[in-house]
Amino acid sequence: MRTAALIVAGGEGKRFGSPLPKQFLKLAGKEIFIRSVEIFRHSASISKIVLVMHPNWLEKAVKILSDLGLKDVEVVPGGSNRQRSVYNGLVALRKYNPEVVMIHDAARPLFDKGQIVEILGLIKRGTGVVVAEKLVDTLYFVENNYVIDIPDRTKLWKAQTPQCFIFEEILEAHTRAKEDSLNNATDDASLYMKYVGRIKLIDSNSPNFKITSPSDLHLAECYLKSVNQ
Ligand SMILES: Nc1ccn([C@@H]2O[C@H](COP(=O)(O)OP(=O)(O)OP(=O)(O)O)[C@@H](O)[C@H]2O)c(=O)n1
Ligand SMILES: C[C@](O)(CO)[C@H](O)COP(=O)(O)O
Repeated sequence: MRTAALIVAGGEGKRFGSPLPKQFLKLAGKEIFIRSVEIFRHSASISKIVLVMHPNWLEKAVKILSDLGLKDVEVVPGGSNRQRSVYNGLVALRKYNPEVVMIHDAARPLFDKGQIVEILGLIKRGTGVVVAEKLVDTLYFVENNYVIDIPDRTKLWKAQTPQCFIFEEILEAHTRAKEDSLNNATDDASLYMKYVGRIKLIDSNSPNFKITSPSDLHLAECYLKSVNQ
């Protein structure tokens, strides 16, 4: 199946607290967003990559990609939140007519590209595939710092990315959400479930945490050192 990667890097990294958005910070010598691009660039299953970048740093990203010989990665401006950035990327991808799209946070540079083939084997109309992680902690529902309920954690996973779909289906979901003024979805699976179909999870088989704070970057550095990357 003709498959595209849509990598979202349109945020400002406010929680990280760096003057430069976190996706430009180096992880073991390479920008975080470059590492995420290269996951898909080095996969024979991916025929096109679109990178959605914060408008203020779009030119900087294009220069970095060009200097690395990654000129075939199309860079488009992001929106005011992740959902809008994904929509911008989907619209840009339409001209390439992909059958499948893998939507990935640039802030998750540790994803194991070896799972791409596994994911594509599960994709079908009416079923999206999301990489996630089983919970190992107990979770609390909280109000005013008091625990009001404790859900059964065997039924809870932590959503990650890539989130993968039949391209026309996820474009329909995002388009209908925009028409319904539903603009605050924190992931793509939620829109897909609302408008299209169901989501199958696969367990991430390597650390695939999102780099959100400085300690996450330190953890990622330690992990890559431990596996000599
Ligand atoms: N308007 C936005 C906001 C986020 N993202 C992307 O969505 C991914 C997950 O978002 P998050 O980790 O929250 O990144 P930021 O929004 O940059 O972080 P913060 O909320 O701390 O500002 C990141 O790769 C981020 O670049 C995006 O493409 N467009
Ligand atoms: C898409 C996501 O990474 C799944 O866990 C997460 O929802 C992104 O949230 P963020 O606040 O945009 O980082």
